Amino acid sequence: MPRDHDRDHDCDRGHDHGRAVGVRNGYARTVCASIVSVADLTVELGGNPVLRGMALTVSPGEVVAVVGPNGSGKSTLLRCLAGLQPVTSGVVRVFGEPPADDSAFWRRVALLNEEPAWYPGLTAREHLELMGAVHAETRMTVEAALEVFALVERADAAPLNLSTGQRQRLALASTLLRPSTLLLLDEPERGLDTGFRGRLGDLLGDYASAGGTVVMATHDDRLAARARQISPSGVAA
Ligand SMILES: Nc1ncnc2c1ncn2[C@@H]1O[C@H](COP(=O)(O)OP(=O)(O)OP(=O)(O)O)[C@@H](O)[C@H]1O
Repeated sequence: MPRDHDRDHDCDRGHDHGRAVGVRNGYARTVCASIVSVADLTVELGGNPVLRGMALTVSPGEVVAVVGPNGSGKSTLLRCLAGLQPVTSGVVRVFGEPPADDSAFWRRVALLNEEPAWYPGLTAREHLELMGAVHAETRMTVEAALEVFALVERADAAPLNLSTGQRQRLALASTLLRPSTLLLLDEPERGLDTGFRGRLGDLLGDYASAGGTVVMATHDDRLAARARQISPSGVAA
């Protein structure tokens, strides 16, 4: 789980998005006023404007659902926040900095968009173990992740031998097992049954209650209803 200690250091002092909130152990604590800050964002793809002058601010501990019809720009926005989509104009800040596809950024940000590339020959459990092995601390143990994501009985199966929903649960387990303070999720409900979609809503609520921040694109009305809803134009939906 994200700890206060981590949050205290998620923003460097000296950036104007941070504010000192007190003194502890002789050091002024600074917390982010916003985790995500987008202003006047325009993205053109293939010569067509997909996002037009969008504004968005996301505070620590918020769950934000980007909602809208197919093709409205939800995935494009998430890709901008992940630093994977060059912007045409405007400003995108994540933790007070332009998102950069580098290790410092990905230590704090966990992204789930397309289906991950599964390693041939590794089981579901081994995929989670691999994720655990590359991070000094994880948010949960592999066994806990298998329990939470209802994969215990299929733990020794290769991902490609899982059902679509089971593979999505494995992808989510991987994303939520690793440490992060910002989750960027593109249609996390994809392939999940109704019961597990409700469970996912609980898990994202727990993540935010522990100080994490979630921005997701979703077509699931119930998942969206538990979040602050915005459209890719940036207005409340
Ligand atoms: N590489 C590209 N080149 C040109 N246009 C693109 C490209 N990628 C996406 N688009 C277009 O940009 C628009 C926004 O796409 P985007 O994937 O962000 O929509 P979305 O809201 O996530 O849709 P969905 O609900 O179907 O996932 C669409 O009209 C899409 O056709």
